[in-house]
Amino acid sequence: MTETIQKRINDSKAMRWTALILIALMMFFGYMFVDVMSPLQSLVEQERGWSPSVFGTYAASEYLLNVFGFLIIAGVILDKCGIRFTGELSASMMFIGAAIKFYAVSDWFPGTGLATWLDSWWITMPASAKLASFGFMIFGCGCEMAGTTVSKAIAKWFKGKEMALAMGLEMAIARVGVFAIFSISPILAEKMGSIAAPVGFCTALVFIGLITYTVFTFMDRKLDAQLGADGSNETSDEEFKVADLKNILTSQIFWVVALLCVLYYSAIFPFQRYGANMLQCNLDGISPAAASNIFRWFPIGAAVITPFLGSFLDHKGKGATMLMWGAILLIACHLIFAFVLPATHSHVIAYSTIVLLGISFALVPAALWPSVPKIIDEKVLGSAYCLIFWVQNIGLCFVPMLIGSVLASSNANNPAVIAAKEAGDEFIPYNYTMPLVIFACFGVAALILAIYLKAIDRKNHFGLEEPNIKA
Ligand SMILES: C[C@H](N)C(=O)N[C@@H](CCCCN)C(=O)O
Repeated sequence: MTETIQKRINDSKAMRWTALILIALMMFFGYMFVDVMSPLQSLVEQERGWSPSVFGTYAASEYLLNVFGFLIIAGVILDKCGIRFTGELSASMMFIGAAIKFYAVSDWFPGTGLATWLDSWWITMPASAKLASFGFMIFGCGCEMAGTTVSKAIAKWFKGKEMALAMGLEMAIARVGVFAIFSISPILAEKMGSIAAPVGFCTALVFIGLITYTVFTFMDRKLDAQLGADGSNETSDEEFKVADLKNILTSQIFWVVALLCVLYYSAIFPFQRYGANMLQCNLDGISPAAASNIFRWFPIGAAVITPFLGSFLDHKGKGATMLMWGAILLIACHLIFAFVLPATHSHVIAYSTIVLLGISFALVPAALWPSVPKIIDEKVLGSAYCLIFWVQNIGLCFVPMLIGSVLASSNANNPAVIAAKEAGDEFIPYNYTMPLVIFACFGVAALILAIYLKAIDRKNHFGLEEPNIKA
């Protein structure tokens, strides 16, 4: 008797890579929206009166609801309702949040009753900033929930296949989005004569992301029909129970990964905010544009390398070792920025350290996210990703504030800073040594956790050093 083996939709290379492109587009547009206002800080100050501290409050609002528990609920929704519902919900929240923020910075908002009321309390925060922060908070919930949904979707579609390459490509595409918006946003704002133009443009793109994810859900429905699942919990036969969260939270390896994640990313994303200014301060006050030109090689370098490292992980493994090397490079780079760059003012050292940091930013994400399905039961994978994001978001919300205050206090008696402020100079030559040493310390703690992770993997055989594709 001949046995016919039923081919599934994700067994077709073309179909699973099409699925990846559709979900990655949602994240590409999402990451563009996250940073659409980042290069417009001074313009927003001129047009809407947002001071640097108002801008800081607005930036932190992205993570606020997530930190106060939304991501925990998101994990339960993801594991209970599945990737289709949760993806659609997150994409819709991203769009609604984006639309609110667009309205807040548009010319239609000032003079309305809502604007008058919002201006009547907490007067240091303009009405436009309050409403934009509210929108960004809703967007941030959607975007982080989408990030975890996408990881779970890739784990489902690429299980036993090129999973790490797919996750690497998804992150690479998202990083290209950041690079693209840093270039496009100032041009759009200048050509259209308003900050609302790039925000409106990205809001439209976020809507397109909702459409591309909707197309993916039809493909995923087909995969579920082939898997014989009912569509509510697509990847597991067993029903998810909220009590399962206890198993994650009491798992030692979960905490090692979550802490490694928060420590590593706290030395990356908050550094990204200050990186260009740090280069300016250490390279004899080069222009902000010249500093950005050097700094943009960081995300773009990571974007180029991440898929290759993902492919390496699929075929050769060595995930825990990659995490260790990523942390070592991170420490080395922050120490070079802290001590070597101020002493040499060398552009060559600046460029090569940025490239090295880009390699680190490829090594860790490429190894970290595909390792989670190896250590966590599939039926609680969504919750595990969300809980890791939750711990990470706490760091991303508070570390920028810590760095900002350390930068201010460590420069309080800096004569060059005092003189520049007294002269009313636009450029303040801060000394970044202390913040950079703090970033390096995060790297040291991440390295210790990576070494420990490798040791417990060797003892308990989680397979972190194993390839995803078995020959
Ligand atoms: C900021 C966000 N929580 C995050 O950690 N992003 C990661 C990618 C996570 C996996 C996405 N499917 C990043 O490296 O950008």
